[in-house]
Amino acid sequence: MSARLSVEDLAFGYGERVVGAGVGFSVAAGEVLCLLGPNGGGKTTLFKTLLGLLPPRGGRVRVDGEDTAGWSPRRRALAFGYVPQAGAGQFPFTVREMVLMGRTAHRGAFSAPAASDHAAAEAALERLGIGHLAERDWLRISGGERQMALIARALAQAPRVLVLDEPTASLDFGNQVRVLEQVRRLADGEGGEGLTVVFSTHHPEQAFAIADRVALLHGGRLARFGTPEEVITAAMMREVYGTEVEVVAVGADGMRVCLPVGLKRAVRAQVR
Ligand SMILES: Nc1ncnc2c1ncn2[C@@H]1O[C@H](COP(=O)(O)OP(=O)(O)OP(=O)(O)O)[C@@H](O)[C@H]1O
Repeated sequence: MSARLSVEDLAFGYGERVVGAGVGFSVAAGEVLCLLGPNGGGKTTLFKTLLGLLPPRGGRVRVDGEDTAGWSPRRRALAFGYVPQAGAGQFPFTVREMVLMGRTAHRGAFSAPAASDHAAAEAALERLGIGHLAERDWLRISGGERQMALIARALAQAPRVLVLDEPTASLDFGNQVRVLEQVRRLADGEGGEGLTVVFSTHHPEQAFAIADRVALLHGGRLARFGTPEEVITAAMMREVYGTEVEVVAVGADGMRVCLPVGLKRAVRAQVR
């Protein structure tokens, strides 16, 4: 069951420190929103505020029109799946146990997992193609394998809105493509109802590849919101990142990519 996520005039930050304000957007069920913006721009802080891990400093977060302000942690866990930025964490569990933890909100922390919880965990492991890692120790797998397992955990949770913070950051090229395909499929639904997906990345190509909408967070403001083609332009990349790029359409389906202008020449000149 997916949901519309709406953010209204949201202000967010830590203690006295305001990171962003006046942020508003809406994502429909079955859509993918890509959050772009420079390092330290506030993407993770915005995500934590959406999820209720940080209290909003102003404004509202709504799921299907309902203000989430008074929601219990369990209610939030049933609505939102979260894949945080990859970190090892100190969990002495197997990958299967970690994925099964995604089911906690469905059964309560102190009751044993039911057959349906085990089935959801197995299905998520298979869907991400990591069934072979199920018995491996969480502390002894690679960063990329851990990232895939965190996505499986969020899937096992069966959320309505899935929030992924730089989900491809530590992945090799093949796994990046597989994760992006998977994220798009989750939004499309494939037989079932599609999820509402929000993800952040530093790679504009990923927005062109799978996003319906792009939100650009810059200087604590929502600087742009629109389709990838509307938001990701040479002028925007110059203004926000201070880089000259050419936005070109490539391949049979004309997907756009950002090519840095004169990068090879500049690097050669530096090396000399
Ligand atoms: N726990 C914290 N307490 C206080 N300030 C913080 C905390 N975590 C991050 N910040 C600050 O908040 C601002 C936004 O950080 P945030 O992690 O949200 O940015 P980001 O866009 O996710 O960055 P990146 O792309 O580098 O991951 C930064 O200036 C950062 O230094």
